[in-house]
Amino acid sequence: MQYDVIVIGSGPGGYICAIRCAQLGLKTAIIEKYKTLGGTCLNVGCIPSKALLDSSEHYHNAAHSFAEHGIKLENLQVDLAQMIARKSEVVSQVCKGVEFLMKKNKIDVYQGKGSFVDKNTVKVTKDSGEIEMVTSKNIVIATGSKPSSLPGITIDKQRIITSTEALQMKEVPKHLIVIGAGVIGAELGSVYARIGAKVSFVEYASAMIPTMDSTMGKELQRSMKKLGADFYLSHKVKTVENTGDEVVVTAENPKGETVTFTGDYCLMSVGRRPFTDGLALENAGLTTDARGKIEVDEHTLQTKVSNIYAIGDVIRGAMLAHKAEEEGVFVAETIVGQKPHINYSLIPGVVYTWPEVASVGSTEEELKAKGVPYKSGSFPFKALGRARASMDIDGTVKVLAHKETDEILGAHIIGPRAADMIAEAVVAMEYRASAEDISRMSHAHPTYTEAFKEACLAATGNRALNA
Ligand SMILES: Cc1cc2nc3c(=O)[nH]c(=O)nc-3n(C[C@H](O)[C@H](O)[C@H](O)COP(=O)(O)OP(=O)(O)OC[C@H]3O[C@@H](n4cnc5c(N)ncnc54)[C@H](O)[C@@H]3O)c2cc1C
Ligand SMILES: NC(=O)c1ccc[n+]([C@@H]2O[C@H](COP(=O)([O-])OP(=O)(O)OC[C@H]3O[C@@H](n4cnc5c(N)ncnc54)[C@H](O)[C@@H]3O)[C@@H](O)[C@H]2O)c1
Repeated sequence: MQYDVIVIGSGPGGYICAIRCAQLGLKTAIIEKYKTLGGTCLNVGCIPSKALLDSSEHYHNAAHSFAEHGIKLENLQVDLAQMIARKSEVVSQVCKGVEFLMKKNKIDVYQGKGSFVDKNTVKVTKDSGEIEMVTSKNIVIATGSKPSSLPGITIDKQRIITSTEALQMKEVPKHLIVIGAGVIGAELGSVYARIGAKVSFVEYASAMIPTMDSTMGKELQRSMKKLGADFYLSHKVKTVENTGDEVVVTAENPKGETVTFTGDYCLMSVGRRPFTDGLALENAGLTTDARGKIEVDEHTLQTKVSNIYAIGDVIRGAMLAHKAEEEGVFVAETIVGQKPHINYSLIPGVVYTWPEVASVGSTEEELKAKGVPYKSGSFPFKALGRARASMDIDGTVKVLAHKETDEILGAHIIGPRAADMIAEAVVAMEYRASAEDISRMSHAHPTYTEAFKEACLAATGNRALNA
């Protein structure tokens, strides 16, 4: 079969790219090695983790705040098997949704592992061993990423696990040792801390979520401590061993001493690596860089072989579903000769803990390092009527604006519904709004978004109206 576009990989980058290609009139096929479509995000990433985050948060609230709301419960219990079953049902629904979208857009789906034969031909090897050849004018590599580990540490998927296994546990860990207090560690660590596990974070950096604005990490650590989590920051993990019923972790503490942690499970969440295994890139004249990423042209996302594009986790940049989606649309529109644009500096980052953390633009540390003159305005959720009503008073909004022009340069929110609130900052910054612009716009009362308005007001140097 001859196509205009073949997409390899059906994650949010790949399936969105295929849909946009089909919408633009291109004859399109998608190849996926797994039986279900949707990639990491739908199967073992964004969606299942959010399903468990929501279930565990409901339990936590039932146990800790319902009584104050005047709701009495007796015999409250965690039914982990049901939590996992509900998560699997959600995953199944969203994956079927992608299957439906492929049919609706008349995209041919090939189930099997794709590997290059040459720059226009891909061999699809099905699970049965059957082989099919497909050819295309353009090929988009959207093969995503896999969890990484540390040198000498083998993930056995029994006691030394990744996010994938943590999404299908058969028991609540007694003591979960989380290596890496980044996004996955924070999210899945909170799931199990909320439903009764002792959680210890062993993190190399001096703060959790270290790539975000430092205020966010400090506040998140404070709220995670309320869940009973322990933090071992500035600790370099050396070994992890499964001893049968236990897992033993050794790390070097800031004094250079070796410390040992014993738990029943160890979650390795030290980042993800681009996945290109089995693609036979060399047959198409392609290689990866030293970090395993496929190199692309910054302006077109073309690889060095001009009819082959790459998007999502397999290339440089944030490993985020919405970034992959933007790139999928970008490539489809580029192929038909349009001139699309992605504003990489305004891709928001969210951690779905509770309180949630959401960020867009520059951090305070980045502005300092670049010598950009800035001013900062903050507003705590505890001063907000809406937050008092819901008992969600932890967290703050921090707005960074240019000292002279007042343009908003960064927005960092930790608090209730921060994930949704950040969209206002993205729109404001895309239109290059000033902090004063936002502070003069009406925000419905009582809403959490008033905190963003108040933080903007504080950034302008005016006094907050509600604190
Ligand atoms: C636990 C977890 C939670 C996450 N939560 C979020 C979140 O809340 N928000 C967010 O933005 N991001 C989140 N992410 C990150 C997000 O999942 C990824 O950024 C996103 O899935 C990347 O999309 P992609 O299309 O590049 O690749 P992927 O989603 O990884 O999809 C790649 C697909 O390609 C297939 N494939 C690979 N090689 C071949 C081959 N040779 N032939 C055929 N098929 C192949 C794979 O099987 C896979 O289905 C999370 C990740 C994890 C692990
Ligand atoms: N909500 C979301 O958007 C979301 C959720 C989950 C995953 N993801 C994506 O998945 C990717 C992987 O997530 P992740 O949490 O594994 O990576 P991450 O990069 O967020 O965090 C990894 C953490 O491990 C630490 N670390 C590295 N080496 C270490 C060592 N030797 N000892 C101790 N700690 C060490 C790092 O300092 C860092 O804090 C991320 O890029 C993220 O964007 C996104």
